Amino acid sequence: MSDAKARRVAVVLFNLGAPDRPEAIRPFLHNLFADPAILRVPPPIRPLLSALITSRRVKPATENYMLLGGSSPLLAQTEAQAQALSAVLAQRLEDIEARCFIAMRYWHPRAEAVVQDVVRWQPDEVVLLPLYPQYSTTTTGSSLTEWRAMAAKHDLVVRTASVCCWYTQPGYIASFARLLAESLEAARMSLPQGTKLRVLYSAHGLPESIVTAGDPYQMQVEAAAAAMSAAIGLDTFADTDAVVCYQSRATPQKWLEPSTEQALAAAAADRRAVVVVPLAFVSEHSETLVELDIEYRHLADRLGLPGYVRVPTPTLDADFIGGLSDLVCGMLTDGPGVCRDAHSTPCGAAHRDCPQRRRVRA
Ligand SMILES: C=CC1=C(C)c2cc3[nH]c(cc4nc(cc5[nH]c(cc1n2)c(C)c5CCC(=O)O)C(CCC(=O)O)=C4C)c(C)c3C=C
Ligand SMILES: [Fe+2]
Ligand SMILES: [Fe+2]
Repeated sequence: MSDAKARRVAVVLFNLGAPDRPEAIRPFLHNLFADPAILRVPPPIRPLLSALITSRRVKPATENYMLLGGSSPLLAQTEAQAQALSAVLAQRLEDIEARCFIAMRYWHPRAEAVVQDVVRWQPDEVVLLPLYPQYSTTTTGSSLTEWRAMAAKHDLVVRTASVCCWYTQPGYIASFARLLAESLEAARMSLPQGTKLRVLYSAHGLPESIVTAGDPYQMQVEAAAAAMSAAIGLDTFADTDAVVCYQSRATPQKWLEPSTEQALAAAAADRRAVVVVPLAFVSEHSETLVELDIEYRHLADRLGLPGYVRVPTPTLDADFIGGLSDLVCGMLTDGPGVCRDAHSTPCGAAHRDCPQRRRVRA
């Protein structure tokens, strides 16, 4: 007897992409700074400015990636997440065969090749799931724009639903909240009694001008931080407060503040140990393993902070992967209806182009 499932759903997981070997660092950075969603300058000057910024970034980026053995673990981590999500979906969906694909924005596997893999697999529908909890035009927006262009180019004409943002998705919040609570507990056990603590919700930054132009990312970062604080009952701890800050400044413009460096200096002045939550990242890569675990830890030492603990990203945590499966199921034509509204909180009036408001595209 055949066990073929009635319907095929392709789930496409999006992330930034990263160099897989030292020689890939320059072309990866070139792809990133050539993206008009990232570098918002008039077209005539983009190639020149992009080449200039890429050249300046190659050396520090190479130093960072060499600390990780010359490449980023981002793709391997995303592959493991895809496998875990496939396993959960296989259990949850009786008549649907769900297959996960990965599309990276600035390094392989790139959207053009992945669209063709999806076309060959002949799905009945496609669910696009960016692995960015908070929507930004620079990340989710850019990935979905590229996907749509490639889908049109290669005739992927099938019902496609996009998850926009999921910054208060219960599995994501529960997972980070538990990891945060464990880290707070470990910090309290290891530090001298009476040491005050500060939770630093450290998100990847953005140029301020992009937020002013209507990007909802900062609002969503703040809402996610508030949801995590509420989940652990932070306001009931007399010895702990919380601050949102922004890391990874990568261009000369003014970026969102306070920067994570500024927040560390403020914590030092207030004699507080910090517990850092990388809430905009859901797996490990250069921004967590190098910037948070090496650079900012050294800075914290130099500043004389009483303690520095970094909360791990959810990666394969069961609550988190379960949350991703809820998002997928919520987008299916006649799914189990576990999470019908992935947009559990509105993404902001400024987010006019929210794909979730137009869930289904022919
Ligand atoms: C989580 C959301 C992210 C936003 C928003 C974002 C915006 C953004 N990024 C750059 C420039 C760089 N980002 C780099 C690495 C990087 N960025 C994100 C995520 C967001 N970026 C991730 C997950 C990673 C890690 C990739 C990896 O190493 O695995 C880099 C490369 C590393 C480095 O040189 O520091 C650059 C450059 C800009 C300019 C920007 C918004 C305008
Ligand atoms: Fe980035
Ligand atoms: Fe949205």
